[in-house]
Amino acid sequence: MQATIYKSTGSWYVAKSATGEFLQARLPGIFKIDGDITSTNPIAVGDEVTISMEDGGQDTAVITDIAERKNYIVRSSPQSRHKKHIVAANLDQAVLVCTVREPRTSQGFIDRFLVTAAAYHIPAVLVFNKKDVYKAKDIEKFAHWKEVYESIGYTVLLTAAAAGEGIRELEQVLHNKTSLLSGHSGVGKSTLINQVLPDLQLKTKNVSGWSGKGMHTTTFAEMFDLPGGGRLIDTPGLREFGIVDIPKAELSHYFLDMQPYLNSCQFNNCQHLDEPGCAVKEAVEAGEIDMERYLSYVAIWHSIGEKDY
Ligand SMILES: Nc1nc2c(ncn2[C@@H]2O[C@H](COP(=O)(O)OP(=O)(O)OP(=O)(O)O)[C@@H](O)[C@H]2O)c(=O)[nH]1
Ligand SMILES: [Zn+2]
Repeated sequence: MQATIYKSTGSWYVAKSATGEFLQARLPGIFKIDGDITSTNPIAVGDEVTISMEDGGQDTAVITDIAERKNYIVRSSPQSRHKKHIVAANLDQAVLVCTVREPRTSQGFIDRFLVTAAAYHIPAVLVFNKKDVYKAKDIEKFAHWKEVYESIGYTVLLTAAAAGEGIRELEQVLHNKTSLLSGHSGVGKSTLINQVLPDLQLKTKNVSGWSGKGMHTTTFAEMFDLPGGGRLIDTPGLREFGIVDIPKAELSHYFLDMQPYLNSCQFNNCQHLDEPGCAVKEAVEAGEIDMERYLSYVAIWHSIGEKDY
């Protein structure tokens, strides 16, 4: 029987069968996966699998096969630096919840997320939450980021999840799609989910008096059906989002604002750093590429292969 994975803890899974039933599923002791993914979790949320009912079991199933993934997002495994952790598979879009304040999401983090999504050909959406606490300077910052990212082609929304503002627009963006929701701990993911899935009261935690670090209230990735159609995947608070598998030399391909210039550099292996005749740097100087985006590029470029995120 075909089923979709809605929850993955690494040792057991929740699968929704083609007939709409939720079942607890496990992997048999020996489970072979095609391909070369060395991952700490062979099956991830969003995976399409084949299951068979366990002998004698009423509502427990064994996963016997996994369908080829349309795409997936990975990060370095929290347990092992050399392994990957598949965050979710078969996505239509990746939504990053960010905040300009309490806590401020760094542009470097946003850009690493966007690079990763681009590398896996997953459209990305930025949702800036906690609008209600933004001061004039923060609104300016948001307006700048909105202009920069929309001009690249990303969808940018502004919400005040706790007050229910901007939720209609978010629902429209999520409609009939499978969306991965991520973001740092404390940006308001659970609060947003509670707005679009009112039946499901996720625990939110109070981070008033925010001092940088928060406890994770969400531990495992989980997928939910949206009432109007579509699915939403909630992930554990991601403090880090790894760029895995992207060679340094290819990084600029995933900066979508750099793409139009890449063939115009003097050297065809130009890394857009100190090389003469670099069309990307000329575009930055001409204000056609945002300077902070370029600085993110340089920072990410230097970090690849030298340290794990
Ligand atoms: N001022 C303000 N606070 C908000 C808003 N949305 C959420 N919060 C608060 O921010 C804190 C964190 O919200 P959560 O929804 O738990 O954040 P989260 O992203 O799910 O956090 P993790 O589960 O740790 O990943 C809570 O105290 C919320 O009440 C908002 O729009 N404005
Ligand atoms: Zn160049």
